Amino acid sequence: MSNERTPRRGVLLIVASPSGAGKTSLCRRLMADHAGLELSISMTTRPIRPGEVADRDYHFVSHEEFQRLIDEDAFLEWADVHGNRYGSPRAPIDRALAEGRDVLFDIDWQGARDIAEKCPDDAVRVFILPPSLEELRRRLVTRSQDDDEVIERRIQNAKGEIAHCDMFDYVFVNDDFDRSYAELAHIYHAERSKRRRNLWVAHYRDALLNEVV
Ligand SMILES: Nc1nc2c(ncn2[C@@H]2O[C@H](COP(=O)(O)OP(=O)(O)O)[C@@H](O)[C@H]2O)c(=O)[nH]1
Ligand SMILES: Nc1ncnc2c1ncn2[C@@H]1O[C@H](COP(=O)(O)OP(=O)(O)O)[C@@H](O)[C@H]1O
Repeated sequence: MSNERTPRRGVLLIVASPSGAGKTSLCRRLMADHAGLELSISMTTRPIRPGEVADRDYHFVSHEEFQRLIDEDAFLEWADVHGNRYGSPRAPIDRALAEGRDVLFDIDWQGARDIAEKCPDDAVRVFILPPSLEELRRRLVTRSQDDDEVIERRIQNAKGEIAHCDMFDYVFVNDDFDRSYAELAHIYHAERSKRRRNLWVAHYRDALLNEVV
């Protein structure tokens, strides 16, 4: 018997949350623990922030360039978020799916909705809630990335994001980090195991049925 576990269809794992709930920390750990998982690097028109690295955190482009890419249909989805445009480039995602690899997305609820509509068999939507808005504020203050005004804006924006959590497949509260990470990893592993993603099963089954014993 061959131990071959390909071909398979990759997972498009979409993780969304209000800013400060912990999605970047959880996604970084998931990436670190799963070499085969690829991060979708978004394009954005917003300016680069101190500490960010171009083409690692985002591809930073002008409004004209972003519009040109929309016209060329180069995005699987794109959205206006807080006055800037963000989009998921289509080509790396198509390539990953064709090769049976999984892709992780850190995008907002609009992107989650659009990818689930376009790729219903591949998309898995996970939403991370903060324990409370007070704790969200504490985390944003501790992260020390934003001034007070930006933090207050993020907290107000959080409500708009949280209001959409019903459309997600999985929702959990990021209270204890290790427990939340285990939950995210379990979701990812279970989704990977779904039979419809594992196209090799049919061949494997036939090989077992034809095995002479
Ligand atoms: N729809 C969509 N949303 C995105 C994309 N990339 C990032 N976002 C979301 O845009 C929002 C703002 O991101 P960012 O400017 O990095 O700020 P922060 O994550 O709030 O610190 C977040 O909710 C991201 O998840 C994308 O390609 N598509
Ligand atoms: N479960 C948790 N408990 C306490 N602090 C957390 C937890 N998860 C994340 N954090 C911290 O909260 C801050 C915001 O997390 P981050 O991953 O940047 O959030 P997001 O990507 O959703 O904006 C960071 O300083 C991070 O270390």
